[in-house]
Amino acid sequence: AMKEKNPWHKSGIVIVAVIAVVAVVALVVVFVVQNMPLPQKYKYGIVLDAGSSHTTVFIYEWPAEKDNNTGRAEQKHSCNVKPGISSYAGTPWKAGQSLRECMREAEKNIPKQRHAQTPLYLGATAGMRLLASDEVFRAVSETLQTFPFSYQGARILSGQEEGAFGWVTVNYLDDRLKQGALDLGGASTQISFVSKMFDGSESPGNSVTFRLYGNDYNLYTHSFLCYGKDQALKMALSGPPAIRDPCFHPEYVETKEYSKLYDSPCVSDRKPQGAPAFFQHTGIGNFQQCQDVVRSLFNFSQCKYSQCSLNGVYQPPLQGVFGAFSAYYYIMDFFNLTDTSIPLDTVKERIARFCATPWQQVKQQNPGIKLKYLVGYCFAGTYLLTLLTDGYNFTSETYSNIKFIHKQIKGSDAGWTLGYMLNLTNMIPAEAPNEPPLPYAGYVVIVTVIIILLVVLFLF
Ligand SMILES: Nc1nc2c(ncn2[C@@H]2O[C@H](COP(=O)(O)OP(=O)(O)OP(=O)(O)O)[C@@H](O)[C@H]2O)c(=O)[nH]1
Ligand SMILES: [Ca+2]
Repeated sequence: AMKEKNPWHKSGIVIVAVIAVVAVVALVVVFVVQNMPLPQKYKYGIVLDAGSSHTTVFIYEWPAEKDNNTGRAEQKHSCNVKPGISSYAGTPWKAGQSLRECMREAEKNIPKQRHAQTPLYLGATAGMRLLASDEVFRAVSETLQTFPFSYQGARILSGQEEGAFGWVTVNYLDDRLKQGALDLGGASTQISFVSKMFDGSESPGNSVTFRLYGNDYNLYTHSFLCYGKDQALKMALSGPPAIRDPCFHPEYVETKEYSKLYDSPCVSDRKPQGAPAFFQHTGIGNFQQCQDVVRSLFNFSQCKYSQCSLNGVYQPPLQGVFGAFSAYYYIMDFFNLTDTSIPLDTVKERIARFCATPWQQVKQQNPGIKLKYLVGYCFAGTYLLTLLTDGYNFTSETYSNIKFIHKQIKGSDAGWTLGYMLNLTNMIPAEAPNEPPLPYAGYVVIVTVIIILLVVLFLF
């Protein structure tokens, strides 16, 4: 018997195919939608960095859904107030007022429903260490309490904390490299790094221990009070009467007030008897001589440890790469020298040539630069180099281990504030994060391809 052609046979296959395709599409859609990352909800934290020359309000945010230690905190916003609260010694109430505008910005940047749970910290550094004014702190606290955040108090950080939290920040977003941290502030400067040669026993005061990404770290850290850029300049000026100053450009002449020069504890005991009210500050622009002046601020005569940096302070041998931020960055950025593959000798030559350039010419060549910064780059550049080489013992060979950085990956500023907040909110990641083996898109593609293959197989 002849086999009759079944008209349903062909269309049957078509129907099955259509149903199969619809089923696959539906499956993929359901599956993609179900697995879609949920719309992120964020938590927030605010840290005020009350530095010697500024107060900066930092807002951090991190995903609320994830476990405490896996969602990465990032800087969402920052707002800068100049001058710093330590400049309001005579008028403490103004210190509080000065923060209002940036705090209002913080209110706008954080969703209202999160305000009450958002911790607010103020940490002050070298400027307040030198000033130590209870009135300024009281005024600032009062102002901060009028905002709708969860105020956690204002305090002065120790030098160790300032150095250690700077190190945490630098290493937080980059969990592979363990880099040291170099911070050059206005009133103090910090160096922090991990060294095989350091277990804390030789100088316990320089030791801080951390657990980060599954490893324990014994961190060496030291803060040099008065060795920030601005206080170091005061010390340099208050040496032997600086009538002809090698750290300022030729043709630079300025009448300055003696009392302003001696207004800080870093130099107050150097004030000469019967000093005149004013003095003429005249530049001669000589890098070598300026470097000698800077060296005279460092005491190398005594060291009761196996080795020291300056002023008899213990320092283990340098190890690894270093992130150098704050004024380190501002200065080298101005000189176009943030690239440390440029040999140290070339760096010196460039700064020396800049110092020797007459002031009028410097001004003409740098029209966009604020004069208050421009006038200081000869000293600042010389100070930076001398601190790194004579102070911390960087050499022509190890100089390229320094990376001059401003922002961290993802745009967070390098500095102690992020590390400080992570520590106080228990968010310093003790263990390495557990990442899924595949990125989300790859996972969707692979699963889809497998389903299609299975369907095709099934059809045939
Ligand atoms: N050239 C330049 N200098 C800057 C800039 N911003 C700040 N500075 C100066 O760089 C120095 C260091 O600044 P910061 O790191 O903010 O210091 P700080 O936090 O106020 O001081 P500390 O309390 O000692 O940490 C100070 O002398 C500032 O006046 C800038 O944009 N350009
Ligand atoms: Ca600082």
